[in-house]
Amino acid sequence: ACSRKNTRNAALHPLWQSPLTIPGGTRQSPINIQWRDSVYDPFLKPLKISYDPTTCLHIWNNGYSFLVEFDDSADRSIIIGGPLENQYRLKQFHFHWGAVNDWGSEHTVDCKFYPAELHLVHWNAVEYPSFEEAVMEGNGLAVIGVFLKLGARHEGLQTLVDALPAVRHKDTVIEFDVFDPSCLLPSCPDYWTYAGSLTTPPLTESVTWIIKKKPIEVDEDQLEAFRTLLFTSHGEEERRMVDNFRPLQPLMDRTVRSSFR
Ligand SMILES: N/C(=N\S(N)(=O)=O)N1CCCC1
Ligand SMILES: [Zn+2]
Repeated sequence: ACSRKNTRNAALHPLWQSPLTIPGGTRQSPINIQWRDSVYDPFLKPLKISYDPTTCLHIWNNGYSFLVEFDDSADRSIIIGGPLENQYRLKQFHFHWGAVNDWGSEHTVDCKFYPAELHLVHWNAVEYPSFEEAVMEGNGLAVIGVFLKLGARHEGLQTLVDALPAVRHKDTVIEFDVFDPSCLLPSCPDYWTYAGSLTTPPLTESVTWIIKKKPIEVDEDQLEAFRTLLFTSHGEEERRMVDNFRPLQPLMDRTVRSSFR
């Protein structure tokens, strides 16, 4: 397990203050990915991603992150291959980040935290009639995780950052009509994959996680922009939206596979 010295001591947001353990949970997320314990699987296929930028609908602040939602009424923005048996439809993407650059990601690699982590949430529309039903099934969801590290300004992210002041408060939303989330993916195809869960309620064990090995770079101003968002609604006492991540969960009887040697 990751030693206490580099675990973050952030005061937990109400969402995470409760024990937040699933009784009998055996595949909870996030986890620490111990690089040397991951097992190369030569049968893992390359992940194929094809997003249609015009399926982008809006950005909204749901009181725990900001999310960009997509029209998932047809197979227009999908992923296929990798560890997946079916194709999965993009529903939304969102981020998790810290109050400071020393932490913020949900997953860690060899106990290293990144300042933020992007999650692209997809659902198995081949086998299930709706996202809500897929959330309850072991192979219902596929989430691509991308680490964000401090570095050069990310031009693609900047269009999102420019929209954040309009969704500063919980339950505010703005139209966001063309955005291609593949600009937020690293060019390196390498990933780890494991069977896990949602990291916020309902915490259901329905996620095939695909964690990209390489981070993308964003600059300090862009991370600071995330930290200007609020957990709170208009009129409430302001609480800055930071440290919106779940603590690491036990690996239990799971193996993390890698798509690379
Ligand atoms: N927790 C979640 N995604 S995550 N953080 O596990 O990727 N979600 C809650 C409902 C829709 C997505
Ligand atoms: Zn997430």
